[in-house]
Amino acid sequence: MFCEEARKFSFNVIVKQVLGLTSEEPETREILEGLVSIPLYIPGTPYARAVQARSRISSRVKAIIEERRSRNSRSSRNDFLEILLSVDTLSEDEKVSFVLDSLLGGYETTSLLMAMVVHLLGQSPTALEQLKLEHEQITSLKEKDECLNWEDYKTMEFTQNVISEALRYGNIVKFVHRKALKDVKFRDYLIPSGWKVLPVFTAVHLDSSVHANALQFHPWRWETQDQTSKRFTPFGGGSRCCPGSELAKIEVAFFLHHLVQNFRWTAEDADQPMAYPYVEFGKGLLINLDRCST
Ligand code: HEM
Repeated sequence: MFCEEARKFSFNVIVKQVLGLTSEEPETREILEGLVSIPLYIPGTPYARAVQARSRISSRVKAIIEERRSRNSRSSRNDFLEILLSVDTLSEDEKVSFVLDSLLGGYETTSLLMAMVVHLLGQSPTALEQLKLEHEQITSLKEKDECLNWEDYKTMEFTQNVISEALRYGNIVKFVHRKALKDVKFRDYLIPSGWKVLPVFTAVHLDSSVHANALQFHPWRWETQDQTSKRFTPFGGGSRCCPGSELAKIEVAFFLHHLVQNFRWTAEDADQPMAYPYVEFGKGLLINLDRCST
């Protein structure tokens, strides 16, 4: 079941990036379980366990911070927490909250994007072939077992087009919440102070007057279309724009580098992504995976 594997993968990456921890920690496991939950506080439900797990993880993060401070070390650690600790303008609670938000925000969304890309590429052999060529070209310029780096990522132009197209077409996050803090005049409309506004990205991303043939998965459109335009906002916008957008894209790009060169897959069931309202694959995207012959 691809979705399940992708979740493990993206969770392991984010826990490592943010805290330098492995997923074997019991607290991270509990959060992982609790994330698949309903937004009601009923004792004993996954959500209740998630709330408890969040509070335990909070304590755990605080303990890690204390431990790092007490070592008073100029540690050679290279994780997000280390950078956060060097910032003087945030309180301790804000730092802990930032860590938790990154863990939670960086897990389900990225794994879903991964599943979306695998699903869409499975239906687009031409895109898959072009992707494979791009990654073979990168591999041919590297030493055996040499890791990918930022320079390699920048050369992955078609890969980035595929990812953008999966974000546009797949709409991992369909809308965001905003609240008018004062009266806002927008064109002929007045949004009174206190009103909630829900910008629905899907409506723009799937509008053919904005994106030609919007209901087709067509990564090549991004060869000429601007990926930074306000007509394409998979990571939101403004001051609350997603801070993990590059991490998510790199994660998927590097994952694809290994996948397309080594494996071929077919979907076992016609499993379409549906929004309930969060996008998911009803059957978890069952795929048959075969290693490519070299
Ligand atoms: C495909 C992957 C992802 C998608 C589609 C996505 C999308 C979004 C969107 C739409 C928002 C709301 C932005 C707004 O209100 O304007 C957001 C916020 C956020 N995301 Fe992501 N995200 C992804 C991956 C990540 C990752 C990997 C991280 C972790 C580093 C992350 C951390 C956050 C955080 C902390 C916020 C809250 C920012 C704030 O309120 O200031 N996200 N994301």
